[in-house]
Amino acid sequence: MSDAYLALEDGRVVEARGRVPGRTRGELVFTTAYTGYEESLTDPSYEEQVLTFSYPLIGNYGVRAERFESDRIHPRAAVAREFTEEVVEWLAEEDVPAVDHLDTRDLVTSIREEGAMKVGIAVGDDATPEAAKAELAKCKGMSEHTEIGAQVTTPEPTTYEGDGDTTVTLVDCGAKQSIVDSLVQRGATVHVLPYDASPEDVEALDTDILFISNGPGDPENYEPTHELVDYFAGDVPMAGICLGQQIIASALGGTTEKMAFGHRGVNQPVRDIETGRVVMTTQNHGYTVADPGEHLDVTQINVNDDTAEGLASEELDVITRQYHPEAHPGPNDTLDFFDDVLAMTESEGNGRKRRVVASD
Ligand SMILES: NC(=O)CC[C@H](N)C(=O)O
Repeated sequence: MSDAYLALEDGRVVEARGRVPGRTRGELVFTTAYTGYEESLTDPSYEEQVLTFSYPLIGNYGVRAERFESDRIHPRAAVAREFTEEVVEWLAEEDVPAVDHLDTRDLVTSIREEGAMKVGIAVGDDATPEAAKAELAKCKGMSEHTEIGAQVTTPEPTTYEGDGDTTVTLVDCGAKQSIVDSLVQRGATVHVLPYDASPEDVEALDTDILFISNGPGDPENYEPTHELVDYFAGDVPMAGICLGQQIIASALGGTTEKMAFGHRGVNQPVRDIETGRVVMTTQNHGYTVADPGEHLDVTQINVNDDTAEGLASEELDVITRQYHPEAHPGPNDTLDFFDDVLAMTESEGNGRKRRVVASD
């Protein structure tokens, strides 16, 4: 008799060892990162997902709060071949169901072949396959989480002072702390605003750069953030990371789509189209920009599948990345993105351009 069951959308029920009891459900995804489990588990972009680690041993260098990317664990459950006691204690403190001692290689292969799928999970002495299936039956698709921004955004505006002159407004759709840190380390003062901030809220800050953060779920479910982009495009230089790239593209006339199983890991190769340079990047996304629209050019692409990894508009002063230049976890190859973002304040017409994409 097992004490943990995962009911998969493809009809299978997988048995496991229960590490933290509970009942839950979410979109089953995997990351291939072999380090950085603290950063991944606290990355708000994993909200409403069940995170499977393809690397077999998770927890072998402990748990340290200084590596957290937010103030809580975001995946609804955690799955690995083997979790250490210390990670299990942390997951238990935060009431996040966890299972191990299952064939994660098989699980990952299924996701790769069939795509990200819903999963229902039951863990504990009274766990049954039926209980896991009941959770699965209640599981929503990712795009059905229409209020997901509200689940992860800052409850109130917060300012992080830098020692330079540039001010950045970071619209928090579930921002990783390392994005704030990367900007502050370069001298910027960062005003973090909720994802549904109004244009007036942004205007009151007299900001040099509008920055749209990473975040969970379907980019099309962030209507207030789309409106901000639409309102300021052409007036204020803009940057975005991951969900931020998707929202900016979509708000400026492009389209996004769901990928089969997405990119999650720390060794995704990306090529810069102009220079030909290839960098290793950290990624965590299940949607992608299908068409950048008429205002944006694709500047970087994923070497594996040609998806858009960087977008830009010289005319509107926009640069975005689909991957995570702030790393944490993963390689620091792409930190210079933040230098490029802050350099936009020096470009011609900064903050004084005519609005060229108006909603009215
Ligand atoms: N890391 C992110 O910002 C993720 C963006 C979006 N939720 C996706 O899955 O594509």
